[in-house]
Order: sequence, then structure tokens, then C-alpha cells
Amino acid sequence: MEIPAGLETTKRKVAHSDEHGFSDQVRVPNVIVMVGLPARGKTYISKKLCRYLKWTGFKTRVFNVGEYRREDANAADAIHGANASFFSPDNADALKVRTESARRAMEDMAEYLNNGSGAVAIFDATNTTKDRRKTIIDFCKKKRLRCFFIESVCDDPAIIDSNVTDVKVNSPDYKGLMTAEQAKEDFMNRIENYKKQYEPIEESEDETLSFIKVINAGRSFKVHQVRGHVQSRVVYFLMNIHLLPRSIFLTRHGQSEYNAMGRLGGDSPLTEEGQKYASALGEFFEEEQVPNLRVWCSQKVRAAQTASHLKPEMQTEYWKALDELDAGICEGLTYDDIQQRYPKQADDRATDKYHYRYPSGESYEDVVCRLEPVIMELERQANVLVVSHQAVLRCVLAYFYDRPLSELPFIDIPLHSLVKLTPRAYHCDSTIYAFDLETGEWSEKSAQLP
Ligand SMILES: O=c1[nH]cnc2c1c(-c1ccc(Br)cc1)cn2-c1ccccc1
Repeated sequence: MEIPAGLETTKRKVAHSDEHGFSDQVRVPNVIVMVGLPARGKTYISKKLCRYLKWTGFKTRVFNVGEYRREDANAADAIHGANASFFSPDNADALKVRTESARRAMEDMAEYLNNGSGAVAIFDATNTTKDRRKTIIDFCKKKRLRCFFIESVCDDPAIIDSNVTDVKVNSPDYKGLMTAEQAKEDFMNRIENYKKQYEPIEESEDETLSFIKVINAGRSFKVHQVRGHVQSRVVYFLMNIHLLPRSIFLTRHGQSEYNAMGRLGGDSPLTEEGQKYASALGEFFEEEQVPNLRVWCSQKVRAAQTASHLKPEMQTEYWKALDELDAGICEGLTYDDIQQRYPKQADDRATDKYHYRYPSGESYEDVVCRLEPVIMELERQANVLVVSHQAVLRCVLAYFYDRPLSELPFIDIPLHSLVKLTPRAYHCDSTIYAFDLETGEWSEKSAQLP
């Protein structure tokens, strides 16, 4: 009997299980293993990936073998500093310390994933030999962990040079031991030592291997056997990030009628004061002359009015995803109203402000979820100004500042202030410009946030 098109029953989705018997249906902890010569951005990728995965709700931690080695080396005292000779393949003592450090890091990783409720562990080390990778694969099989390799291959001298200059010369390995020039030269020798034994990943080494090769900081990729949700999110993230210097500007709308009345949400216009801020914002970017600035604005009237003083050629785009957290049945109320009418709601919100969802409304967790595409597009872009709302900017700043989600709902975002974020290798420089309505002046505060 012919089944009308579209009504055929879909086959019951059988849980896909790979050759290790890991099925997609159960939570399989993920190990992400970095591979690459020194100064190929392994720690850069590890930190950035960890920050992104944590923000999207995966409990993630980086295990950096260099930190373990420095602990062991200090304890052993046998090895002086960690200059290039420490990394010579002929230095048996040092090799012992390095192997022991890697072993300890792997044990801690398995503990974190199997007993510490971690979802993802990132193993940040060179892992440049087939032997070392085989050890890791066997270890993960034994501990029932899913393994994904990220190899960073880079032969662009400019990128390597920026890496050594930006991060290596300040490495704890050299602290106080030598000048920046000496440190740079020593580090180039360390790289030569690693090159002697470097075996790039090849499919032939293990046909079940899941890996991505990132070539020259994302100029091209080779992806092989991606398995599961986390690995596909990781691949997607790596294909969207870039190293180009740029700034991200964040501001709330100017004061609105509802702000002045202490009312939540709504879609009210700006007050006189709010309009003053909007006009000052236009003047700020008239003077700042930020190259190719893109303007992203929520679809609320108060935000659109705030962005209306910016030059038309700045191509303002309106994103619904940037709208304020929806307070549901509490929209338009003051906090006192809520305390009177819905005391239990007020209590629940105070108990867990991040997960609390307003009836018929949203939670901060819901806002993070709808902002993920905005964050991904911010990673792709260059200079962007975001004109949005308090709850939304708390989520965006928590991402760039790497704040725990529990702290996110408490990040301070005053009205009439503009945050300029400049992402660096391992942290974010940030400048806060506060506009004073009385004097019509901007004051500036800089901070290097972790
Ligand atoms: O591929 C590199 N080779 C040398 N260095 C590098 C990279 C990358 C990198 C790697 C993958 C992707 Br997707 C994007 C950037 C970042 N960095 C870096 C540069 C300066 C400071 C800290 C890190």
C-alpha cells in the first residue's frame, strides 16, 4: 500500500555507536588533544576554546603540561630553568621529567572527566610524536574518553614571530633569567629541538583518528572523522576565529521612559537624558573614526533611537537576538510590584539568578543560548559596535571576560557608558568610557581583564 509522501514513518533513530562502542545517546566525556611545535598557538586555541565551551554550558578545563613540568622541575630542582637544552631529545633526565609531567596531567584529566563532572578536557602539550599520541589514545580508550586531535601547523614566519614576541618571551620559563632577545633566541632553539622528532598527524597512523589540522592560523583546514556534538562545535568554532587585531564596542541604549520609572522590559522610547547620550555616542564615533565599523542594534525602540545618531554609512543591522531578556508576566512591573504580586518568583530569582526563568519569559541561560550566533559572528568580524541591553551585555561580557556563568547576572553595566574590548592572545584589554550628562564629558577607565 502506497504511503502518501511525507507520511512514511521515519526509522527509529538507532543510537550511532562508533568502533569504541561509544554511543551518541550517552554522555561521553571529550578529550581535546593539542598537537604542534612550540609557538603554533596551541595554548591560544586551548584557552579560547575552553572559554567558548564553558560559556555555552560545557564544563571544560585546560590541562597544560608545561605548568605540570614547571611544578615538577621546581620540585626536582635538578633542571636549571627550561632553556632549549632541556628539550633536547638526548637529555634523558629532562625527558623523564617531561614524560612524568604528561602522565600526571593525563591522570588529573581522567579524574576531572570521570569523577569531577567535567564534560571536556583540553590537553595542551606538543604531542608531536606518534608514540606520544598512541599513549594518549590507549589511555582514553582505557578510561572510556572520546579523543579529538587539533594539530596546528604553521610555517608563516610572521605569525610565529608574533607568537614568540607576544607570549613566549614573557613565559615563566624565562622569568628573570634572560633578556627578551636572549629568550627569543633560546625559544627558536627549543623549536629546532622539537623539529628533530616532530611527526605530523597522518590518517594512516590510526584510521579511527578524529582530528582537525589547522593550517597557518586558520587559512585552511583538514578535518577527519568528526564524532559527536562537541567535536562538531569545536570544528565550527575553529573555522570562525581569527587573529586580526580589532575592537568590539558595547553599549546599552540611553535612559528610557521605563528606566526612569524603574519598570522592567517594555519597548519605551528614550528620555531627554537618553537622547543626550545617543547624540554624544554619535559624536564619539565621529571623532574615534573606527575603520569599517559595523553597528548591531536590538529591535527595541530605545536601542534604535540610541543608534540613530551614528552615520548612516555604518550599516546598522537590527538583531532580534540582541533584544532585552523577556521578563514574561513581569514585563512593565517594578521590582516592588514583583515583590508584592509574585513573592515566590522574587525568591526563586534571588536563589539562582542565572537559571531563573520568568513565567512566560526568559532566563539568563535562555539569553546565552540565543546569543551564541551573535558571539560566533562577533568572532568572525572586525570592528563592531553593539547597541543592546543590560542582561544581553552581561552575557556578552561574561564571554569575553571568561567569567563563571554564576557571576554573569551580576556584572556591572551602567547606563551611558561604552565598553571598548580589544582581544589579545590570552586576555582581553578593556576601556570603559563613561558619559557625564551634567558636563557632557566622557571619562575613561582602562582595565586588563583576565
Ligand atoms: O597557527 C598559529 N601559529 C602561531 N601562532 C598562533 C597561531 C594561532 C591560531 C591557530 C589556529 C587558529 Br583557528 C587561529 C589562530 C594563534 N597564534 C598566536 C599568535 C600570537 C600569540 C598567541 C597565539
